[in-house]
Amino acid sequence: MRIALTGSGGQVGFELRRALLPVGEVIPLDRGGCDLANLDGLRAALTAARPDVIVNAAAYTAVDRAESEPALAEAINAEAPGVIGAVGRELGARVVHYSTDYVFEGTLDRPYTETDAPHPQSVYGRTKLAGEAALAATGARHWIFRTAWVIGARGHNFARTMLRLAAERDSLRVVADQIGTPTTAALIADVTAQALTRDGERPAEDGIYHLTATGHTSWHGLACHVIEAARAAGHPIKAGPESVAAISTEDFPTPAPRPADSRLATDRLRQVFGVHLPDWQTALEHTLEQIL
Ligand SMILES: NC(=O)C1=CN([C@@H]2O[C@H](COP(=O)(O)OP(=O)(O)OC[C@H]3O[C@@H](n4cnc5c(N)ncnc54)[C@H](OP(=O)(O)O)[C@@H]3O)[C@@H](O)[C@H]2O)C=CC1
Ligand SMILES: Cc1cn([C@H]2C[C@H](O)[C@@H](COP(=O)(O)OP(=O)(O)O[C@H]3O[C@@H](C)C(=O)[C@@H](O)[C@H]3O)O2)c(=O)[nH]c1=O
Ligand SMILES: [Mg+2]
Repeated sequence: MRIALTGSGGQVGFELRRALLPVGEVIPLDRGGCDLANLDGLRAALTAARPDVIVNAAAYTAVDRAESEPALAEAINAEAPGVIGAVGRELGARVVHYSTDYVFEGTLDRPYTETDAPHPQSVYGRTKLAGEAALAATGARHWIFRTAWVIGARGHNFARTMLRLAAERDSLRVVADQIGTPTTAALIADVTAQALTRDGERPAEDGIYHLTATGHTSWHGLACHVIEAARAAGHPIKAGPESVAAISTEDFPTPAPRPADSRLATDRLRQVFGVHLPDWQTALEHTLEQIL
């Protein structure tokens, strides 16, 4: 099986390069050889790779910057998935794509299922939702894994930001009224690999699957958790968990609004693919050991 992997240098893409090794031959595509903002180039690079599966781990993920760069976010997040789907359709390749909890408004007071209506509050969320629709409209065989609060050992993520700030500053302020489920890049990659492996036996239905760890916390809870782990590992920390103030969203204004409660219900994924989803703290242990 030939697997073309876009965004191979990102958090999830990096883990996929490991997790997909026993699934098939991975053809990593990075921005240099395959720029998602260049739709003709994207089509040519994917076609030349002759894939049986296309895994798209590339995206425009800078949530606040997207508010002032909507055209670029639109090209990468909304239009490119349509091109990827069109190539998948032509080649008969399955497309695996990732989306986000930020397609939701965050006001439901229970975990969102795949059939709940999305209502994005930001350019990032709106363009990611448009990308889901563009891919589905191509008629390619596809799975869209909606995930959340991704934490990889490298790359840009909230956990690493908190560790850096806690080493630099005496105190931190972190919002406590936005909740969701931290999910490691490794878990996302491993579930993707298991889904593709199982696909040969019993093809799973196309469509959207929510893919997060279980349990939930706030950004404040997550900050305290990773800072505590760093202290326990003997890291020089200036701001311990006791120095992380729990603040409200209105006290931390950002260009892009975030959902208040973006928990995702993962029953569909577990039923269809037979995967076990660990709680977020257990999944994070391994990634935190790598970071620390
Ligand atoms: N990060 C998160 O918290 C969450 C992410 N997701 C989704 O999961 C998926 C993976 O995200 P994650 O791994 O965290 O993202 P990262 O930001 O870590 O990685 C994104 C990758 O996309 C690449 N990329 C960006 N622009 C282009 C472009 N124009 N052409 C080619 N490649 C490009 C980046 O390349 P380069 O390194 O060169 O910039 C990078 O390799 C995405 O679909 C994202 O929307 C969903 C929920 C939460
Ligand atoms: C740095 C910082 C952030 N915050 C707040 C801002 C925001 O409300 C929240 C999260 O901040 P970040 O900007 O790090 O996280 P953000 O970029 O919003 O993370 C999101 O990324 C995209 C790609 C997704 O798809 C989402 O699932 C989610 O992971 O924490 C603080 O309260 N204090 C701080 O010191
Ligand atoms: Mg961010």
